Amino acid sequence: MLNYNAAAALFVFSTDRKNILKKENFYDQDISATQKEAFMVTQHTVYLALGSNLGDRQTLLRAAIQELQQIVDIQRISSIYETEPVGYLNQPRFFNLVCYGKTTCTPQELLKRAKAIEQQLGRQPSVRNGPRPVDIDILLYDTRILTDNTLIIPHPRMHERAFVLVPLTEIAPDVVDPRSSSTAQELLQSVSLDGITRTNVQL
Ligand SMILES: Nc1ncnc2c1ncn2[C@@H]1O[C@H](COP(=O)(O)OP(=O)(O)OP(=O)(O)O)[C@@H](O)[C@H]1O
Ligand SMILES: Nc1nc2c(c(=O)[nH]1)N=C(CO)CN2
Repeated sequence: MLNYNAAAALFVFSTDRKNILKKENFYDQDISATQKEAFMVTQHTVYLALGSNLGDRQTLLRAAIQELQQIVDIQRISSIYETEPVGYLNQPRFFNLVCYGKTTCTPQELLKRAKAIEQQLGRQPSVRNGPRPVDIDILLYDTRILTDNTLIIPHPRMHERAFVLVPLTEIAPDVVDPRSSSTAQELLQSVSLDGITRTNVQL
């Protein structure tokens, strides 16, 4: 691994001639804490599932993705699927999608930000599995297995939900659920695809 000086020197070398001259006076104290952090922060790969079944679902999912971009460098987004409600049946159909990207957030920070986005987009307290403008679930965080009072990763119900596994398999068929060691496409084989329709709705 490069030390700060070496990394910073490389950075300087890769820019213009004026900066190359600067290198001669380059000492450790020239690097701010922020620059050090920029060299050291770890990127984590996260998979998120989004759902919406209240209001203008397309606009709400678009807004949620835009907000998430502030904290996750989103690399891929699945199609939008229209899905029959699962769990609590007497509610409108959902739009569901899955995305993945890189973040420097810890799992708890990510959960906090996701919950804040849900609220910002109008989510009110409701029954479990009930209707909501936007729901954001953390499916996977690197290959971590984590269980605490407020957060379980991998998401404890992802393996049984076609509305998650279908879009997940579309964008990452080989991603592995570290709890079962099965890939997304393997998990998909164990669930019914009834009630899942791929749409042409664009974000
Ligand atoms: N992986 C996870 N992603 C998001 N929330 C989680 C996760 N694990 C645990 N939770 C907790 O679940 C709580 C309830 O979340 P939420 O209200 O979105 O549930 P739900 O959408 O009704 O049901 P489900 O969790 O089955 O999708 C959250 O406040 C959060 O603390
Ligand atoms: N089709 C569908 N059903 C659900 C969904 C969802 O996103 N899509 N979310 C739930 C609670 O998170 C409960 N039921």
